Amino acid sequence: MERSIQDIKKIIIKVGSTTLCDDDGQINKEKILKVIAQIAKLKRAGYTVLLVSSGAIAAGMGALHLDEKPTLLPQKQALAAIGQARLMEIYEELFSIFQMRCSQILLNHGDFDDRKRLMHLNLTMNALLDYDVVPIINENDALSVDEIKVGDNDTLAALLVPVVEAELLILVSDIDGLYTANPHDDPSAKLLSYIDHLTPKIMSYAGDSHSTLGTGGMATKLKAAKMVNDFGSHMCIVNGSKPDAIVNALKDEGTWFNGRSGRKMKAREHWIAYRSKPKGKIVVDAGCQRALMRHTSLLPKGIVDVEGDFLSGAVVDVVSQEGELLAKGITNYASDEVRLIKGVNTDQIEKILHYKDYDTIIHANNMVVLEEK
Ligand SMILES: Nc1ncnc2c1ncn2[C@@H]1O[C@H](COP(=O)(O)OP(=O)(O)O)[C@@H](O)[C@H]1O
Ligand SMILES: N[C@@H](CCC(=O)OP(=O)(O)O)C(=O)O
Repeated sequence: MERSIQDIKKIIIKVGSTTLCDDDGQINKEKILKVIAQIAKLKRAGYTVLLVSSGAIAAGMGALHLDEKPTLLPQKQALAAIGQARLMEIYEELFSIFQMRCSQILLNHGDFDDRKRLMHLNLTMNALLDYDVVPIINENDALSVDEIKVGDNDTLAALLVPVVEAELLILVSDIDGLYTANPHDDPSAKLLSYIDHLTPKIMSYAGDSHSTLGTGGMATKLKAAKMVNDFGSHMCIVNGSKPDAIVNALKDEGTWFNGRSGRKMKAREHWIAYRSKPKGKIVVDAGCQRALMRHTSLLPKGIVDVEGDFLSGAVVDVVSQEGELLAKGITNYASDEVRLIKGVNTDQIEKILHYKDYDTIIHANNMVVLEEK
């Protein structure tokens, strides 16, 4: 199938640790230079480019001459703090060879969850791009703990796509693209060059990383593809060790995930579905579940339980009684209020609460049904 590249202006390139390092985990400047040379080519061809770069922990390991990634969080965070500075020093030096300037942005999930911080992120990114400076983004690993971290840079790069309205995300890895199984385990696995639509079958091809450096393997890359395609943008996985693979993503290199057949969510829907962090759960019965699939609003009648404490205006998960995630949405009522009115008809809300600001718990316009069943 033909790759539709006509509308592509802004490209996010994500390079994994395996692409930036030798097999022994040491940062390899030659490899980084090859990536930057391709960024220069793309910029000369008129594309706007942003870079999401892993490698901070690997660079920190190199600095301290460690052979193995530590398992404990504070050690990993310390290595990221040491390595991130070294990584940026290398980028500064190598970007200047091509008369390009770069900058550092470190992010956590909280920066995407909070709409005000998200707005500032967008403004800063635009200002950097106006100055013709390439933003280099990584997770703020030194300060990231469970509640606020993204966890891997495939996801971080995908979260950035709607923020900067990139039309293409290129994931640069140590493998030619998506195979029907992990080729390190199954030599008969076949490379797929074009994915028109991400089906559960294709999602099932993803296995773990075989390297101790990489985070997430193919699973995080396919989840990233889903997020990117649902925004209507394209994604491509290429092998960083092949000459000009990044530039050739626009031709025939690697695996292309077509964004034209995705759900084309609006920025707000995409924020609800992927970038916001749910503050609680609303459990619904089977009848309500069927109604939600027809994109109706969530009414108190179908609610059987509420988990967590949240205020009105929070994003919450809507789950079935079996625990399956059905939808995410912005709730009109706080958790304590929903507990009082769950299971009742809408006309009883006022009697129970002594006020009624809304008929719906979540209005259909503020809800994203995650998968069509
Ligand atoms: N179906 C698959 N196709 C290709 N690679 C796969 C598949 N399943 C698992 N993998 C693994 O994913 C690895 C790439 O992910 P990862 O090691 O996290 O690299 P990166 O540092 O680029 O993020 C491959 O080297 C391979 O071992
Ligand atoms: N933020 C971490 C890398 C996390 C990550 O996703 O790594 P990778 O799978 O190599 O892209 C770092 O800079 O070491």
